[in-house]
Amino acid sequence: MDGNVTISNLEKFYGEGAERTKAIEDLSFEIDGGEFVSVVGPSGCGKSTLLYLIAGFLDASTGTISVDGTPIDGPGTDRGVVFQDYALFPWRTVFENVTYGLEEGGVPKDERQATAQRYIDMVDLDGFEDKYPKELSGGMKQRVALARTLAYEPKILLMDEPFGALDQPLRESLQDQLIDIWGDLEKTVVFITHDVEEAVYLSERVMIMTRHPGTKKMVTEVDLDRSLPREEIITSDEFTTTKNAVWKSLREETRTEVRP
Ligand SMILES: Nc1ncnc2c1ncn2[C@@H]1O[C@H](COP(=O)(O)OP(=O)(O)OP(=O)(O)O)[C@@H](O)[C@H]1O
Repeated sequence: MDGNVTISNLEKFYGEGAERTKAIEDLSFEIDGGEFVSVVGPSGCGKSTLLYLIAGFLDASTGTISVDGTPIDGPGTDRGVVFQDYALFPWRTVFENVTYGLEEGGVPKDERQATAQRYIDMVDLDGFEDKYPKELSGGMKQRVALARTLAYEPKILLMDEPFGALDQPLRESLQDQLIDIWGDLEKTVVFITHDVEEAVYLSERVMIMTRHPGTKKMVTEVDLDRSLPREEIITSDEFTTTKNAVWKSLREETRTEVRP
């Protein structure tokens, strides 16, 4: 399947001279096409930096990132980013936000309207097409942002703590919606989160990063049947065991004092 991401010996420095900081240290990692991978790590370990490097918003200092064998060279429509703060255009309606990327890509009007409607329906926002972002709740705004990104049909979805600003019930409903969409569209997803439970609930693999400068510490496989209801998943032994293993590994990176 398309959408393979290969990260090889990646390093990223910010700044120059005395201000120079190493944000990512010698990170290598392979993500298969269609796979859902979450990335967790202590604050400041370089999660967003990693995501923006894959997006092509930032250049690697050393190493490469390839998509389906081709090294990336800046942003491309094969990769779509969803941000925590939605980044919607306030002066455009829901419909106009979702058609934005298609207009930019020169897609003919009839086709972009049909495509936008398909993704608006997929995120359950039919009936809200003419609303402006300020008229929507946080969860609805994030669904618009997701539809806008899906509309130009990237192979890879890069999500930077997309549900971080939402309350728990809303977060859970968006998680379930994302799992359904991922199942239907078979996209590669790289999902940044602070929330261990969210990472384990959503992903096939979780990458835990070390503290600053960040690199791959541990990768955990998550073997859950996502067709089961949430209650059954989160009370299963596999979920609890995996969550505890990820939490423990993360905790080793975040605690400053080691108790006997
Ligand atoms: N534009 C920049 N200029 C200089 N340093 C930066 C810049 N952006 C990030 N950094 C530094 O790089 C490191 C990694 O930052 P990054 O935002 O990627 O971490 P993060 O894991 O996403 O953090 P958080 O979980 O708190 O959002 C941090 O030490 C940060 O201070």
